[in-house]
Amino acid sequence: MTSQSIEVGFVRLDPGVPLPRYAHHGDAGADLAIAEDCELAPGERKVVGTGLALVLPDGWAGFVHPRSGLAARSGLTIVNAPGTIDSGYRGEVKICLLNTDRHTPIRLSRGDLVAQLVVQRVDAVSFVELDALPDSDRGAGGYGSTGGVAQWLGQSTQRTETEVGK
Ligand SMILES: O=c1ccn([C@H]2C[C@H](O)[C@@H](COP(=O)(O)OP(=O)(O)OP(=O)(O)O)O2)c(=O)[nH]1
Ligand SMILES: [Mg+2]
Repeated sequence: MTSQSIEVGFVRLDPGVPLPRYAHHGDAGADLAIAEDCELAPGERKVVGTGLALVLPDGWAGFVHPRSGLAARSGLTIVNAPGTIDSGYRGEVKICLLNTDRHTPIRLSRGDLVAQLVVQRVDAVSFVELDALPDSDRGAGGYGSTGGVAQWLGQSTQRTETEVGK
């Protein structure tokens, strides 16, 4: 099965910025560059422009994801990951970067490919208020109801039965 190719128009608000590009055929994310130099102190976040504005077709949206390599190596991530680009948005695509490292600053240069844009089809739904929900296998179980393997060293934030409802 071949994947569908959808045209996404864009304008370079800053003529020098690299185009979004898929590094390999079959990649889900097209790498996105930043249009300015920036430095992030440990724990610091900054909104940085890409110098690009997009026209996503109606019924599609863009999602700005972090890049795994930068995240693992330096702790660089995106605060609101994935950032949502609405099809009607005509402004500059911006990235809300965050240095999650507690000790080391991150220095980035204009043109660095710091994020990736995943373009996906999205359905608009009608929200319908109901009197009750139908049963399901999962029910209301969530937030660890199926167990987990991480060793948690902090204090429990789960409220006891007597606290619930206070
Ligand atoms: O990482 C992001 C996230 C959002 N946007 C732009 C495009 C998007 O269409 C618009 C609004 O984003 P969102 O709906 O996430 O933010 P909001 O805080 O709800 O703002 P608004 O009230 O404008 O919807 O901001 C970006 O450029 N980068
Ligand atoms: Mg919004």
